[in-house]
Amino acid sequence: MAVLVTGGGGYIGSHMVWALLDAGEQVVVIDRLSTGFRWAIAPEARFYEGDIADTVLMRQIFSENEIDSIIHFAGSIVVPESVADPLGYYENNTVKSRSLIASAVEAGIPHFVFSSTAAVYGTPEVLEPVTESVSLKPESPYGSSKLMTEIMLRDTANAHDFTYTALRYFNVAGADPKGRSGQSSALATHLIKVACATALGKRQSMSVFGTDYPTPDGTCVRDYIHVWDLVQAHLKALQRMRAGGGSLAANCGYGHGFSVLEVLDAVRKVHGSDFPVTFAERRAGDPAMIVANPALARQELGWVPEYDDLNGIIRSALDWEQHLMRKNAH
Ligand SMILES: O=c1ccn([C@@H]2O[C@H](COP(=O)(O)OP(=O)(O)O[C@H]3O[C@H](CO)[C@H](O)[C@H](O)[C@H]3O)[C@@H](O)[C@H]2O)c(=O)[nH]1
Repeated sequence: MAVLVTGGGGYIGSHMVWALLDAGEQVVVIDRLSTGFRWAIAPEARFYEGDIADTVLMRQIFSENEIDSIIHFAGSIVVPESVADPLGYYENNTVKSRSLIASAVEAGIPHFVFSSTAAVYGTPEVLEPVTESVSLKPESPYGSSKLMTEIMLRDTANAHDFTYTALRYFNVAGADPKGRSGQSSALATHLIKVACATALGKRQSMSVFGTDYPTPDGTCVRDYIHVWDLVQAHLKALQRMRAGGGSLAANCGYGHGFSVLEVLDAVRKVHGSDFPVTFAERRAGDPAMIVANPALARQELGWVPEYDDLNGIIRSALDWEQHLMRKNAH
C-alpha cells in the first residue's frame, strides 16, 4: 500500500516524504510546484505534477497506485496574506480540499491526515495551553479556511467509510536532522526563518510585529515545534488509523510558549551575533498567544517528541539556511 502526500514539494510535505520512506512506506506525491520544489521531493517517491482539484488526474493517481492513505499538506499558510486575499485562501485551502476529499471518497481511500493549524483557535479565552475542546474562533481567513476543512472531514467521516486525523500544528520550524530538507522558500515569512536569514545577513533587517499585546513582554507568544517531531506525529496518526483507530483532531505543539523577543534573543545566542530589528505595528490576523496542550496527541497517537528545545530548532534552521546559501553560491 502507498501513501499519497499532497504538497510533497513544500516545507513540511518534503519532510513527510522522507519520514515515510525512512519508515519503509511507498510514497506518491502530488504537487503543482507553485511554492514547493521538485528537488525537495525524494527521488524514491513517485511524483505527479498537478493540482489536487484536478479530478481526472486524481482518478489517474488512484488507478495507477495502491493508495490507502492521504496526507494532505497542499495549501496556503501565510496569515496576513489570507487577510488580504480571503477568497484565494478559501479557494486554495477549502474548495480544493473539498475536491480532494470527494476524490478520496470516490476512490474508497479510507485514511486521511490533514494539516490543520492552531489558528483554528484564535486567541483562547484563558491564556493557558489549549486543549482540543476549547471553542474554535479563528481570527484569520487562513484559520477559517482550515477549520472549514476540518468540518468537511468530520461530516464526511460520519457519512462514509472514511477516517481522518486533523493535526493542529503550532509553529513549525527547523529542518530534517539528516539535512535532506528544510524551509527553502525565499518568500517564507515565518519568524524563525526570517530571523535566521537576518542573522546570516541574507536579509538587511526584520520587523517585530506588535509590542503592545497583553503578554509578558508585549510581543506574541507561540509554541515552536520541530518539523521532524511534527512529521513523526503524522506517521503515528497513520499507524493508529490503519490499526482501526477512529477520527481525531489533535494538537501538535510542545506546550511551552516563547515570545517573539525571546525567539530573537535565542537566535542571537545560537548564532553568536546581533542583527538589526525594527519595531512595527501589529500584523493583521495574529492572535496574542497560542500554546498547545499536547496531551491528546501523546495519549492517542503515542507521540513522544524528541526535539523539544528552542535552541536546537534554531540551530537546525540556521544550518539549513547556510546550506541554501552555499547551494545558491554555486
Ligand atoms: O518577520 C516576522 C515574522 C513573524 N513575526 C511574529 O512572529 C509570530 C509568529 O509568526 P509566524 O508568521 O512565524 O507564524 P504564525 O503564528 O502566523 O503561524 C500560523 O501559521 C503556521 C503555518 O505556517 C501555523 O499553521 C500556525 O499554527 C499558525 O498560527 C507572530 O506574532 C508574528 O507577528 C514577527 O514579529 N516578525
